[in-house]
Order: sequence, then structure tokens, then C-alpha cells
Amino acid sequence: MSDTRGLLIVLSGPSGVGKGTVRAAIFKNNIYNYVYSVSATTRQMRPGEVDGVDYYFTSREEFEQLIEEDALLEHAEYVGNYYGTPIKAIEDNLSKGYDVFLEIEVQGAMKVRERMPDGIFIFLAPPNLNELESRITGRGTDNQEIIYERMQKAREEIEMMKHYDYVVVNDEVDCAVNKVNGIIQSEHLKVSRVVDQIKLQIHNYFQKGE
Ligand SMILES: Nc1ncnc2c1ncn2[C@@H]1O[C@H](COP(=O)(O)OP(=O)(O)OP(=O)(O)O)[C@@H](O)[C@H]1O
Ligand SMILES: Nc1nc2c(ncn2[C@@H]2O[C@H](COP(=O)(O)O)[C@@H](O)[C@H]2O)c(=O)[nH]1
Repeated sequence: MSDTRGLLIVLSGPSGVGKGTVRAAIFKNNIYNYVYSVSATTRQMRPGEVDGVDYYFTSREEFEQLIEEDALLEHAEYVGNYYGTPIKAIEDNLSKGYDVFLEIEVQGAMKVRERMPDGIFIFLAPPNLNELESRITGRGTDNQEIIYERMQKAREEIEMMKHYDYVVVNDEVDCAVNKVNGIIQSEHLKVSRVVDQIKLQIHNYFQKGE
């Protein structure tokens, strides 16, 4: 009867908006004990990235095997590479009561929404598109062609914002972090999420006295 299952939190939005930056800041002072869902990808590892921490880096064959085995909650092809969310760790952590944090692009988020509609879907938006382009360019990880593709994608992705539960504009990282934490903590206080626990406490209290 008690609902101690964790919450599934999906942080999504266009490439370069700052999802990774905001997520890293949230996890640096992880006061709420969120667990991060490490995705699998076929893209090349960037300098400083660690296999199993930033991503599980796989070959295309290995990734296709994961699809075949139904080991992914969702997957998407994004600018020439596969990205996907391993399902087992999510199920294990949610059932242990941890809030699980996904940082994924928009097509994948929409697939998660179909399979896990109880999730909390947060769209991280740029202050404007010029700022988005300068963030992608400033990161220095993509050539002009890829930057162009990522900006084209961003246009479609911003259109999808209406399918999310919340939007947070990432103008200042600290401000965005506080808003995301605030959303999650408010979700925990929803009557629908706590009502069963309260009923159980009342039930246990009166049973003791009988
Ligand atoms: N609020 C902000 N103000 C200024 N710069 C920012 C802000 N947030 C992130 N950035 C910068 O923007 C760049 C892109 O950020 P980041 O890599 O976190 O984006 P992302 O959404 O995770 O991208 P991708 O989806 O491609 O992985 C980085 O150089 C980061 O330092
Ligand atoms: N649908 C999914 N998208 C994912 C996943 N993991 C990451 N991503 C997103 O892909 C793009 C590109 O990432 P990058 O690391 O190459 O810049 C970005 O929007 C990520 O958030 C996933 O498991 N599924």
C-alpha cells in the first residue's frame, strides 16, 4: 500500500542548452540523493569522458544487441549516433525508492513519456537561439556542420516543449538548479503521492491499539 517508489525525472532540451552543466551542478551537491541514469551511446568518447560514468560507450553492433534484447527503456538516433537508456538500473533504483535522473534528447523523452507517464518531464530552454549557438560553439566539441545540424534539431525540439510538464530557462546555472530541485521536491509533496503512506500510518496506529 505504501508508495515509496522513487520518481523518474527526465531533463531534456536542445543540445548545448546546458543539460549536462545543470545536471553536474545538481549532482555536485546531491542533497536529495538522486541517482543518475548512465546512457549507452555509439558516439566517440570526448576528452575527459569516462566509460561507465558519462556514458557506456559501445559499438553499433553492441548497441543493436541491446535493442534486440529489449534492454533499453528508449533509444534514439541523434546526429548520426545511437543513444539509449538502460532499463534495468532504472527499475532497480526506482523500486529502492531513489529518484532517477535522465538527461536525454527530446525524441527519447517522448518515448519515455509513453512508457512511464508518471515521470516528471522538465524542458530546459535556452534564453534565446543566439545564446544556444554560442554555447554549442564555445564548447568546442563540434565542427560547423554538426553545429548547423544541432541548431536545426533545436528548432524542432523547442516545438515539442508543449508536451512537457515544466519549462526551466537556463540563463543562470544556479538559478536553473534551484528551479529543477524545487520542481522535484514539490512533486514529492503531491497529495496523490503521499496519501497511501498517510493512510498506512493511520491504519498501523489504530491496529496497535486494538
Ligand atoms: N547558464 C549558462 N550560462 C552560460 N553558459 C552555459 C550555461 N549552461 C551551460 N553553459 C555552457 O554551454 C555549453 C553547453 O553546455 P552542456 O554541454 O551542459 O549542454 P548539453 O545540453 O548537455 O549539451 P548536449 O545535449 O549536447 O550534451 C558548455 O560550454 C557550458 O559550459
Ligand atoms: N534519447 C536519448 N538521448 C540521449 C541519451 N543520452 C544522451 N542523450 C542526448 O543526446 C544528445 C547528444 O548528446 P552528446 O553527449 O553527444 O552531446 C543530448 O541531447 C543528450 O542529452 C539517451 O539515453 N537517450
